Amino acid sequence: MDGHTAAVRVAGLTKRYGGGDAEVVALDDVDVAFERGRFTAIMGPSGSGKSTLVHCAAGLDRPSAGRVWLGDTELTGLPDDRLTDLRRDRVGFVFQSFNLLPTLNALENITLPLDLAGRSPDQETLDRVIRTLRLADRVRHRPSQLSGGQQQRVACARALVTRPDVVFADEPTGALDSATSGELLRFLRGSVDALGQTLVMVTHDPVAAGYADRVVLLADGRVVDELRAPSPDDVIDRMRALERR
Ligand SMILES: Nc1ncnc2c1ncn2[C@@H]1O[C@H](COP(=O)(O)OP(=O)(O)OP(=O)(O)O)[C@@H](O)[C@H]1O
Repeated sequence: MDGHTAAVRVAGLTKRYGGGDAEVVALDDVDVAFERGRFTAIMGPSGSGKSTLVHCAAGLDRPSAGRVWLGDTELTGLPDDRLTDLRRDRVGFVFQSFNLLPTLNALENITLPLDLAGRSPDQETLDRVIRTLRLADRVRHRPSQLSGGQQQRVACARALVTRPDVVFADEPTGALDSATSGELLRFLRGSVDALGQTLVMVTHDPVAAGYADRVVLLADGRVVDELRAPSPDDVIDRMRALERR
């Protein structure tokens, strides 16, 4: 794929932890591009480097070697303050633990990244995100007054409302039951189809990966395979093959 059509691209990405005998190579010379306006899932056995890949691609962590681009902007080598601004302005995050601020209500949590950036919300985008995620009657509630599924929808709304170049979701359905998880995945899929959002999601769940346009499979810190528009059964077959390696 032409690098310019990628929302995010990494080349030769290597991440080592520790040193000497204790050295762990979490990522080993990874080349991958995440297409704009597409939903990509990252899967692989435990310890295969999924979270490390997302953290390096999102500028949350620095690689030991290799390069990372967000659109045409190279992240590698940027000073910390530029990286922080860039993450705030152009990247959205959703984590397994919803990471909402308990003292703020849902609406305040959703608009927090905009407030921090000194930007006022684009009312149309805000309304659309809130409507799409079916949060309109919950915006004055605090996180403790919301169910897990509702809290994760607030976290998704917070990630989407800045219209970031890319949303990285690390196990977003990990703490949800299967019905709530299905609902959240339909919203995430909807954000790609209706808003043209680029989405990259780490998951262990083949059903969740079945919502993606493409699944990138990691093993031992390397990209070993990929699937286009897979069914959950396709994903299960490939994951079994990987775990037998
Ligand atoms: N801060 C760290 N210090 C040392 N080793 C680390 C650190 N973070 C990750 N690792 C190691 O790097 C490797 C890749 O970890 P990573 O968390 O990226 O894998 P993962 O595929 O996301 O795993 P899981 O599915 O279990 O969350 C593992 O061997 C892990 O132990």
